[in-house]
Amino acid sequence: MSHSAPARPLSIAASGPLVGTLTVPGDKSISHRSLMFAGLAVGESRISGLLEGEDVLATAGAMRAMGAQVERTADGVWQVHGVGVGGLLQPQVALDMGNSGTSTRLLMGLVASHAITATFIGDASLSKRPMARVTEPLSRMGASFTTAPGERLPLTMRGLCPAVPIDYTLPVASAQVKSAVLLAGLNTPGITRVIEPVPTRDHSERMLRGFGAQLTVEETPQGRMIAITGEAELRAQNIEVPGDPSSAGFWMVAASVVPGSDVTIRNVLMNPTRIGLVTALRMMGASIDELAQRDVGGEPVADLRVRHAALTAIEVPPDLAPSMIDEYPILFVAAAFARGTTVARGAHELRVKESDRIAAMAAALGLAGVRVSEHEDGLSIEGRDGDPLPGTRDARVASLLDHRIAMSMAVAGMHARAAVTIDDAAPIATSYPAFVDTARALGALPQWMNR
Ligand SMILES: O=C(O)C1=C[C@@H](OP(=O)(O)O)[C@@H](O)[C@H](O)C1
Ligand SMILES: C=C(OP(=O)(O)O)C(=O)O
Repeated sequence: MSHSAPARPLSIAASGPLVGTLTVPGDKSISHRSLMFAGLAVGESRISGLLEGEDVLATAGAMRAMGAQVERTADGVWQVHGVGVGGLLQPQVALDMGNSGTSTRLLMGLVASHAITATFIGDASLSKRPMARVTEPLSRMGASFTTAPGERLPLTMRGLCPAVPIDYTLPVASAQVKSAVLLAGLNTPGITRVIEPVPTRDHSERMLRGFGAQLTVEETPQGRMIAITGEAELRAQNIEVPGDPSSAGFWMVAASVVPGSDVTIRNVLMNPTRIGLVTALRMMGASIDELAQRDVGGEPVADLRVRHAALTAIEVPPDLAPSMIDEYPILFVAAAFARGTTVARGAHELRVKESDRIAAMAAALGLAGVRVSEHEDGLSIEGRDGDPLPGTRDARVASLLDHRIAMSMAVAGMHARAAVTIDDAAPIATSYPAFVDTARALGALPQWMNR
């Protein structure tokens, strides 16, 4: 599952308007959590619409290695027979997390309050990402760690049972850190509390409640306080995973920037902690209509109709960062076609994703002919007022094992004079295996190239 696989260059050039109706794969955050919570519940859960990307498959493999029965019964339909909270078994092999930060950090939370030892390994990208943000609170709860230098993978941890409940204020706006502590709290006697000064995606809270955990959320002067009562019992659930707004973001921007486009994206999760990109694009003048608003499994969902529109540069409000953190690369592409200079600051976290997304996008857009200046916490991008990008000509964008860089630059190619070529688009399979097929169905012409 790791990207030691051969590189797959992809080239894409303008091909006219994008038109059609599409569905995006299941939300990645909810897919990971569905497998983890179902794997800890008593009884058999059924999950439909699961994202079958490499990241989520890494979570499935790890839950299996720790005793849960996890089976795929049809396309996107999975059955999970859980071990019960406290029932995780000692894995007999190292847990291969591939490229997935969410799998790694959330599963570390689960292991922390079980009396088992687990080794986490990952690909070259994941092995560079910081884990101190989770080893620090989980150590306070009693877990112990041996890590590669700089608190990185490979990492071996020993959980403690019973673990010690803590009150923890997040030092960084991270749903992964919040979730790791709450998941450790599931099997910890007493009440574990997390305070988040800045709200981050709340799927763990919503779903844990749905599975029957005693979990409260309260607004305090310090921020949102989430309290979970430990030695919880989770009950099996039927889960319908809504479409991933992060994956939908590529089509929102593609349809906005390619002249003549008119695209409807069905069944998109519209959780307020996830739709910062929709807010930012609307500020830029995008035409995004929300149709058929409804509720799916306790989450708001809508179909989005997006039509081409002239975009105007904005100063991106830094407080949108947590609700569009994974969408900055594609927002930067939208900015490249806007009128005026877009400035995005306050997004330091982009430096520690699958790649350094600030540096990666500065380099990629620069190579494709866009004038960009890099800040420590963001980018300024001179928009081309609707003109196509020059393209990368004989050069190739470095995707740096980062699916979002590869997909964002593929979208940039859909309105470029010469092709945009990406050195390796294989990482797209971590979160959106059908991306290239969907691009073709909408009328784009992505081409796999020989190395
Ligand atoms: O909790 C989650 O499912 C995620 C949280 C975010 O990470 P951080 O918590 O590191 O911001 C996001 O970037 C990631 O894709 C998924
Ligand atoms: C940051 C991401 O994922 P993860 O942290 O799970 O690797 C992402 O999907 O953009």
